[in-house]
Amino acid sequence: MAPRVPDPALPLRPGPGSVAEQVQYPSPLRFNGALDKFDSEDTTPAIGREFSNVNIVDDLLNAPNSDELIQDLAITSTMPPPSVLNFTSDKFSTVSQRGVVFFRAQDNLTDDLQNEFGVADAQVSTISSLARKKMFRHEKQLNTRRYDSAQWHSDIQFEPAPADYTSLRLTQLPKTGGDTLWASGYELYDRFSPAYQKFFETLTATYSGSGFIAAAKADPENVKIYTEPRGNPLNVGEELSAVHPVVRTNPVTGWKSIYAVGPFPKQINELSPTESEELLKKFYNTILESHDIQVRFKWRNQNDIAIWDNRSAFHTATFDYEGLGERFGHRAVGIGEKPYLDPNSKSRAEAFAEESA
Ligand SMILES: O=C(O)CCC(=O)C(=O)O
Ligand SMILES: [Fe+2]
Repeated sequence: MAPRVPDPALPLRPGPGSVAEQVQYPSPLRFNGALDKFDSEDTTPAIGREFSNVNIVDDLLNAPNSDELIQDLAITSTMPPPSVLNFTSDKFSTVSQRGVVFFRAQDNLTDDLQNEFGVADAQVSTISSLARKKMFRHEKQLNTRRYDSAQWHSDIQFEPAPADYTSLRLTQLPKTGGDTLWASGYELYDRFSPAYQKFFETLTATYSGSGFIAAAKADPENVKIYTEPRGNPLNVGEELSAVHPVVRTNPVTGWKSIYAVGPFPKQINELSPTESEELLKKFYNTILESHDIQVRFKWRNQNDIAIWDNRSAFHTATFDYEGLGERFGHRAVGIGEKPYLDPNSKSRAEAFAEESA
């Protein structure tokens, strides 16, 4: 999704410290209001927005003000609704604010256009229920993986420059089932007390894609790790491991999100192994226990598409459609910036409190 961040075009603002040590952080983007003419519904107060009558190709990509529209859309995926949080929606932008946005039945959206629309420099890959069974068949034999549950995660966190936006379009749907769920990382951060929040901001975690390394080892013929640069010169080699902050700032909204959730964060570096495990569990369980920070999307039509911001939202698939037909989709994963915590950034709740003051 254009604009890319960090981007020389974005205004930078100085962080704390002496001039010599100063790190420049991106300033959040602002909505330009271009999307306001389209009908949309906030799926829940915390996360999600569905656009009912937008054709991505005709109304956004081929519109004369396409850049403006897409910039607003980028911001949207990160945001909560005015009605609940009492702010004016034209101040900020949509995917980054709402966490995830949905469009129905985009039948004229090709892979190339999905790529152009969703995420610049992205690779379109596929998700397939059949291929998944094949890839993890060794684990099934070992009975180490349950097939009916997926894990909450954010895409490719093990990369030094992990995903910003992912778009997923389903082209083949089971009769029912196979819903996808998203949860808000902004809201997860805001559920903790200021004392805990401050503590979390001192932490980093090691994020590792060891599951992929194990899958490649178990089946070297069919599963290979691509070791050339993967969308960014930082993302190379077969190590699939990176250190990122536990709390990161979304460059588009400027809001803080807890980021250490799911199978990739293995260890919080500043804590003992037991403490690390407990805290990672606490983050994960807070999502599980809080259905009000989640949204569940039912794929209804071929070419329904979801676009989300992996920096501030987590997602999980649902494997409940055995015997109900195959499920197939095209996904484009964009490579974002190296995660950072801007010490001057705000939580979403703080930003809204200030807006309404
Ligand atoms: O299949 C799904 O519902 C989600 C798959 C997923 O995690 C992804 O596309 O990144
Ligand atoms: Fe994913």
